[in-house]
Amino acid sequence: MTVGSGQVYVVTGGCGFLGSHLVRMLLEHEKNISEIRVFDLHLDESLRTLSNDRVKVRLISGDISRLEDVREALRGSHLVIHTASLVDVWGRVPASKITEVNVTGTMNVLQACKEEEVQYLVYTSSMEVVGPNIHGDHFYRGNEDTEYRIYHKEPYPLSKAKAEKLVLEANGAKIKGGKLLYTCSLRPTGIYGEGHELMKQFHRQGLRTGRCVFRAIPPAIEHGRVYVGNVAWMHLLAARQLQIHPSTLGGQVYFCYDSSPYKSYEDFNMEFLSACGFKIIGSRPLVPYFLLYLLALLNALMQWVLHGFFTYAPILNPYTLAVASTTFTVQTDKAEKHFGYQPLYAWEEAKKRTITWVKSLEVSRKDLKDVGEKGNYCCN
Ligand SMILES: NC(=O)c1ccc[n+]([C@@H]2O[C@H](COP(=O)([O-])OP(=O)(O)OC[C@H]3O[C@@H](n4cnc5c(N)ncnc54)[C@H](O)[C@@H]3O)[C@@H](O)[C@H]2O)c1
Ligand SMILES: CC(C)[C@@H](O)CC[C@@H](C)[C@H]1CC[C@H]2[C@@H]3[C@H](O)C=C4C[C@@H](O)CC[C@]4(C)[C@H]3CC[C@]12C
Repeated sequence: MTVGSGQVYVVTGGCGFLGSHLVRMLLEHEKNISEIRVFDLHLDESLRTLSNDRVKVRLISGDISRLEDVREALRGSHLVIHTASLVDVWGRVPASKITEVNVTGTMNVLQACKEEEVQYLVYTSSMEVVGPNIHGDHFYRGNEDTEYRIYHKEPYPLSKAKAEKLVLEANGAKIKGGKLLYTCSLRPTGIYGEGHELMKQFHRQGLRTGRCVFRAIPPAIEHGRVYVGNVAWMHLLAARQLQIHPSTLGGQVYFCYDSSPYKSYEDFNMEFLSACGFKIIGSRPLVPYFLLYLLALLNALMQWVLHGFFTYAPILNPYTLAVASTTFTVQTDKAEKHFGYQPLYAWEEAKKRTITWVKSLEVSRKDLKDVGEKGNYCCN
């Protein structure tokens, strides 16, 4: 549907880390829209103030796992960018809830597209649809066609793989009014940037250890990372080109990455944390892998024992250790060839923006005094 001179886009999960950057990206760079519907379970009222005289930002509170909520949000819209998801690999949320939101929620979006005559859907998938698997099979500079032993048993990657499959299978389906539905799926690697919750956790954790990060993963293990602004930009381009060349993009998957350096997860985080005086201790892991694995197992046992009394969900568990310990990097030009994707932000700009944000955590942390910080550095 076109409102006035522009189209109506729906961004599910639009108040999230990626979603909020996507809303801002659409406002700044997409001239064909007149309304952005931000559909989310947890609304961020600050997004409402982003409306301008050309584009209205409309916040819609709803649950993706309720079909009626989704249908109402999509009614009269032109295109959906579906980013809403429970992103949990720590056992914070029951597996059934992850499935309900990530799989049933996606089924609802597809159903609502068909019933509300929405022809275009861009799905935010994940590298985890492919891997890394828990067998330690490295995926080195792989692309969308690289053979890989895909093995999922964790709820989150399993749910993303199931959801992506549903999205791709729906491409070309007839929708109400006799039109066809066109879908595509974007697979970002580990997203970083302003507002990344996990980075906040690493920052908090580092303050408690005197701004020291104790190396746990061999530096040679490379993990692909991508700046949130480039992920948002790729979604905008895919949404635009899916409408113009549906037969090219329809039913396709695209890895989403940029020129961020290939590094170990810890070394990459230090690109930003070191700007706040953090130091990584050890040129190689300080403890042998088997001890780390025992600690991860202990965390998993503690989570099981405390289940029902307290949600114990530390960063380190057998799954996150396996993922962190397995190289997963992508190198592909499929998105460039199909819809002209080039990162909008170069690495230096992405780094600068992220460092500025991480530094703001220092200023805004009200409990800085609680960790006895006041300039105490373990490694002066
Ligand atoms: N963060 C990463 O490193 C990363 C990497 C690859 C892919 N992704 C994918 O990107 C998307 C966004 O991830 P993110 O990191 O911004 O996560 P996020 O948790 O910040 O955002 C997810 C949003 O979805 C909303 N949501 C959750 N359950 C909902 C429900 N039942 N109904 C409506 N809204 C609901 C949340 O409120 C949140 O605003 C997800 O689909 C995720 O799988 C993330
Ligand atoms: C405690 C150390 C061993 C530390 O290095 C662990 C890091 C670990 C928590 C992260 C390493 C790789 C991350 C995942 C990866 O970036 C991709 C993901 C896909 C995305 O869709 C959701 C997030 C994630 C699963 C991400 C989660 C944190 C890591 C496992």
